[in-house]
Amino acid sequence: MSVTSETAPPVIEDEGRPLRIKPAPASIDVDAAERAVLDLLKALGRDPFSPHLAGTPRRVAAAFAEMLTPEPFEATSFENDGTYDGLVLVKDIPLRSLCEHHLLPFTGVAHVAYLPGDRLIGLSKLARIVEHFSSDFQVQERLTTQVASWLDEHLEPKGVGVVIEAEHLCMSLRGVRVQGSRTVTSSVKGILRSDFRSRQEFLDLVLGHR
Ligand SMILES: Nc1nc2c(ncn2[C@@H]2O[C@H](COP(=O)(O)OP(=O)(O)OP(=O)(O)O)[C@@H](O)[C@H]2O)c(=O)[nH]1
Ligand SMILES: [Zn+2]
Repeated sequence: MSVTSETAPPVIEDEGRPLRIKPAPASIDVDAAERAVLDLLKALGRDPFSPHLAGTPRRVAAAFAEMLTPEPFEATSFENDGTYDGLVLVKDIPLRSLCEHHLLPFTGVAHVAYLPGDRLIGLSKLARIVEHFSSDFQVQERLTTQVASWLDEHLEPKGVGVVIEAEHLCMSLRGVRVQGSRTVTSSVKGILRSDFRSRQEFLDLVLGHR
C-alpha cells in the first residue's frame, strides 16, 4: 500500500483568495517501512513473529506514515479594512513533531503572532501551519523558522513572531535523561525584529503573566 504524503513546503497561488496551499506530493511506501520495522525488531534481538509483536511492524509503519502526512488546508485570508493595527497572537497551539536525530517525538506548544498588513488570516490557519511543518522529521529551530518564514512570505504582514516550547523525548527517555526540561526557540521578522518595543510586546504577551 502506498500513501501519498504531502510534506513539501506549500506553494501559494498568487491570485488565490483564499490563499490555496498546494503541497507537492511525496510518497511514503508503507509496505517497505513495514519490512524495515520487521528487520529492526530482528536486529534488536526480538522475534517479530511472536504473538506479542504480530502486527507491530505494520502498526509502526502506519503510525509514521500518519505522523509524517500533514493535513491539506486552505490558508483563508481576508482583507484588513485598516481598523485593526495590533498584534494577532494565537497562544498555546499544541505541537507534536519528530526529532530528526532519534526519530522520537518532541511535544509542546507554539505561539504564533503577526502584525497585520493588508490582509488578515483565519486564526485556525496559524495552528494548521504549525501542524503542516511539524509533520516531518525536524529540529525545533528549523520548525520555528519555517512557520515564521511561511507567514512572512505568504501573508506579507508587517511583522511575525513565533515561539515554540517543547520537551524532547530524546532528552528525557534516553541519553542525558532530563525529564521536564523545555526547549524554547523563537523567530521574529519585520517590525517585531527591527523594533525593540514591538518585539518586547510580543514576548511579554507570550511569556509574561504565566
Ligand atoms: N539543536 C537541536 N538539537 C536537538 C534537537 N532534537 C534533538 N537534538 C539534539 O541532537 C543532539 C544529537 O547529538 P549526538 O551527540 O549526535 O547524538 P547522541 O549521542 O544521541 O546525543 P545525546 O542525546 O547527548 O546522547 C543531541 O544533543 C540532542 O539533544 C533539536 O530540535 N534541536
Ligand atoms: Zn532526538
